[in-house]
Amino acid sequence: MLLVVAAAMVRGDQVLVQQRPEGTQMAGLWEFPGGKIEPGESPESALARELREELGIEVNPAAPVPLTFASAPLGGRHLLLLLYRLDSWQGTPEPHHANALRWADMATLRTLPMPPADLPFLGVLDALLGRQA
Ligand SMILES: Nc1nc2c([nH]c(=O)n2[C@H]2C[C@H](O)[C@@H](COP(=O)(O)OP(=O)(O)OP(=O)(O)O)O2)c(=O)[nH]1
Repeated sequence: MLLVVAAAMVRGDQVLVQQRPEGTQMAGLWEFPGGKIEPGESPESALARELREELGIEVNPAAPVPLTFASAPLGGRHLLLLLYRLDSWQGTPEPHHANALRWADMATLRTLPMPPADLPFLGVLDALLGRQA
């Protein structure tokens, strides 16, 4: 089982997505920042670690709020992807691992190619971001 944690970082009616770099599985697709939970880590501390590594921001492990999850086959394995909502962090996100970062509103998000496991997130995000506007 591939256990992955990711963040929907919310800013007004937008959410942050990053483009997976060349040479990785699903290169070029836009995903939520995050990564694999290491043995012994809580999902929240894994998320804080991944966001520090990938974006250079600091996250209080108490800040992420569970939003939804995806369960899908991925490359011969099974992916369980936990999506958290995040409203506060310290620092300005920079693309340390990604090709690019993008703050996307719902209309933009729907035009970006995303990993198949993320597609069911769009309805949840629509409801979430709609309430921010
Ligand atoms: N971070 C993230 N990963 C996603 C999303 N959707 C999706 O299918 N995935 C998949 C892609 C990868 O197979 C897996 C995440 O693993 P990764 O390789 O990016 O994570 P990592 O940073 O721990 O990677 P590494 O240490 O092995 O380099 O989850 C998403 O929205 N965000």
